[in-house]
Amino acid sequence: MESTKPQLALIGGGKMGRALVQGMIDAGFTTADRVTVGDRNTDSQAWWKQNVPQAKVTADSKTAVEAADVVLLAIKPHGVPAVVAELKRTARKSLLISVAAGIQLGTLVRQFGCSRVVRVMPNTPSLVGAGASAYCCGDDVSSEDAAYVDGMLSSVGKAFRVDDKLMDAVTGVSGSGPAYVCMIIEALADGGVLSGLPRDLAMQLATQTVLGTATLIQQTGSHPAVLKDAVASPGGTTIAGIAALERGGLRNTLISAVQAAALRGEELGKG
Ligand SMILES: NC(=O)C1=CN([C@@H]2O[C@H](COP(=O)(O)OP(=O)(O)OC[C@H]3O[C@@H](n4cnc5c(N)ncnc54)[C@H](O)[C@@H]3O)[C@@H](O)[C@H]2O)C=CC1
Ligand SMILES: O=C(O)[C@@H]1CCC=N1
Repeated sequence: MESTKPQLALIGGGKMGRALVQGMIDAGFTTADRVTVGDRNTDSQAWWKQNVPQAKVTADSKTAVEAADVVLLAIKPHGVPAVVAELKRTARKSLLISVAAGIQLGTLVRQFGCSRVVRVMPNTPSLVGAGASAYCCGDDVSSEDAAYVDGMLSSVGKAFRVDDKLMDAVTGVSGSGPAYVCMIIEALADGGVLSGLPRDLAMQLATQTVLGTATLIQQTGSHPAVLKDAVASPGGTTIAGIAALERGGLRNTLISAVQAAALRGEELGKG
């Protein structure tokens, strides 16, 4: 990679593409004038023109990748084969990155016909610099390329290099995880409203509690079970709540949710 800020082509400027690239721009990892977005949807094009006016926007993905050092594919998994077939001749000179759930590294390498390919599983908190991403690299990805990808993902959160065989499990935990956490926050707030709190206050308390607890775990390095026990007094309020959670199967349900998402990722990879 010659420049510290290479030309980036984002193919598919939807929810995940926006979260990643907007996050990267906000973090100063790249600048909007080095970004070209290729998206065939006019609403998506309009969003980029309005929100990131310095980025180039085009309906023609081939044009978008022509001058790109890095091509970031953020289209739905089922659309990947057709888009790769369309772009592979033009894009083969570039570092190729896919965030599509389920599409294995080996499949991407076969479809592109080259191994300078990185498979990434990011998540939407990347938009606010709090993402959790994992990535795996094809055989022709240089250490410089890998450092670029690690830097890109680290600019919007935490990045972990893993083996491709772990990527569907990663998808189940952190790729899909923001949806589960949103449901947990929503349900905590609903419980607050049921118990008499105004909605806005309940939502703020629930959100801050999830954020604060996650920060506490990260900053102290304590096991969650230890921090849980520290909240639960004998005969107190928390153990009454915990007993209700165990009756409802919270932990088993979350374990099953992660496994279901990981299995769905495997299915998507089979086409
Ligand atoms: N949404 C999420 O939280 C996450 C999504 N992903 C992956 O990111 C990818 C994109 O997902 P989302 O952003 O949620 O979907 P999305 O539907 O919001 O965005 C996809 C974008 O691709 C565009 N597009 C479709 N076909 C195209 C083509 N042939 N050429 C150019 N643009 C085209 C669409 O117009 C749309 O703007 C998926 O593969 C998904 O598995 C990965 C991690 C998390
Ligand atoms: O639901 C999906 O398929 C995507 C992949 C990971 C998160 N959202």
